[in-house]
Parts: sequence; structure tokens; C-alpha cells
Amino acid sequence: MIELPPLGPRLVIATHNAGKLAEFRELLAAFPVELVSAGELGLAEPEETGTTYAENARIKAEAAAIASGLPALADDSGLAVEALWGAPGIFSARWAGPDKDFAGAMERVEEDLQDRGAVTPDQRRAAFVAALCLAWPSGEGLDVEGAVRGAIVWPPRGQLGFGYDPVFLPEGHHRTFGEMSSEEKHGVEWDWDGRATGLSHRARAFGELMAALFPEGPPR
Ligand SMILES: O=P(O)(O)OP(=O)(O)OP(=O)(O)OC[C@H]1O[C@@H](n2cnc3c(O)ncnc32)[C@H](O)[C@@H]1O
Ligand SMILES: [Mg+2]
Repeated sequence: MIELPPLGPRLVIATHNAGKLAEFRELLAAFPVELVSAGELGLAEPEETGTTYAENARIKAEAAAIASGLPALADDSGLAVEALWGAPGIFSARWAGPDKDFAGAMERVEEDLQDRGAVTPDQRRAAFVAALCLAWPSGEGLDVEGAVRGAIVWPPRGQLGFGYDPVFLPEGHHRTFGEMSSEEKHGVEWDWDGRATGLSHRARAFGELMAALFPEGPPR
């Protein structure tokens, strides 16, 4: 059993991405913690100098925990396309550029797939990956990861979600993340083991985090 400091009463969501923040607000809705975002606290965005999702999540969570004196939860995530050797991967946000042009970033993914002659769903396999880090000002931290497999579709489908959601079709589903309600994309359910489960990479990583924090099941 790991002994960890408490999660609340206030928890910083260490992201400047409004889409992620909305998902974390929903994922954490049942928990007795007050959520504040890095943006609301006016925290600077640290440079993501890591070479893995986990390293970048740790950089963001520790920076926010130290700056705020509160526990902080960060997410580093991305879309890994198999035929593109895992690109855009940890560079998923950077492919959209400073103007956050995700229509352009999705086009770049499609052009690169076309260049490789990837046309069948099998040749267009991809995964969304999320690493979460929960860091406390004391220096303690907890790292987890989640992923969901799927395929890239073209043209983009749906207006929901954010980022690359409209081109990602999760395995076993017929609608893209851009066509799914938030409950369907990242809603978490508790299974009979008291373990959180979900569809999206973020929901799955969150389930791992909850299992690590609350091995006896969700707090009531
Ligand atoms: O670093 P923070 O402030 O959290 O915000 P960010 O947008 O820069 O986030 P990342 O550095 O983790 O970059 C991940 C990018 O991958 C994309 N991405 C991650 N999760 C996604 C999801 O659930 N749906 C669609 N796109 C996603 C999205 O475009 C993100 O900008
Ligand atoms: Mg970022």
C-alpha cells in the first residue's frame, strides 16, 4: 500500500486546454474536491521538454503543484498513428501550431497517410494515449497511462469534443469521438470491483489513477 497525501480539498487541473478541463470536470464530478484550473490561477505554461507523455505530464503537474502549493493533476496526451511511426504523438498539440489549427493538423495526418498509400482501416490504425500525473507540493507523485485503439477516418466527422476527435474512430464503434456525447467518449462507470472503466484514453488513465488512489473502491 502506498501512503499518499489527500487529493483535496482543492485540486489544480494543470492544463490550458479547455477541452481537457471540461472532461476532467466531468470525470471528477462525483469527488468532494474543489477544482481550479491552471488558467484560473494564472499559472505559466511550462515548456514540454520531455521525450515521453509521462515525462511531460510530470513536468506540468510538478510545476503547477509547486507554484500553487496544492495537489495538481496534469495530462499529456496525443494521437499515435501506426503508419506514421507513432506521429504526431507527443507533438500532437505542436502539429496544430500556435493558432491551434486542428483542421490543418488533421489534414496533415491525412496527407501523410495518403503519401504512404494507407487506405484500409487496418493500414490507418491509430491510438489515443494519455499519461496523467498527480503531483503534490511535497514532491510525491503518481503516474498512470491509458490508451484506446482505433483508426483514422477521412473526412472528419462530427463537431463534438476537441482536437483530433473528428478523425478518430474507436475500435468496435461506428461513430468518431467527434460524433459522441461526452458520456460516451469519456464517461466513467464503476464496475463491480469498484474499478473505474471508460472508453477514451483519458477515462482509462483516470480509472487507473482512481484504482491507485482508492484501492478499496471509490470514496462515498
Ligand atoms: O498541455 P496542456 O495545457 O494540457 O494542453 P495541450 O492541448 O497542449 O495538451 P498536450 O500538450 O497534452 O497535447 C495533446 C494534444 O493532443 C490532442 N488530444 C489529446 N487528447 C485528445 C482527445 O481526447 N481528443 C482529441 N484530441 C486530443 C489535442 O489536440 C491536444 O492538444
Ligand atoms: Mg501542451
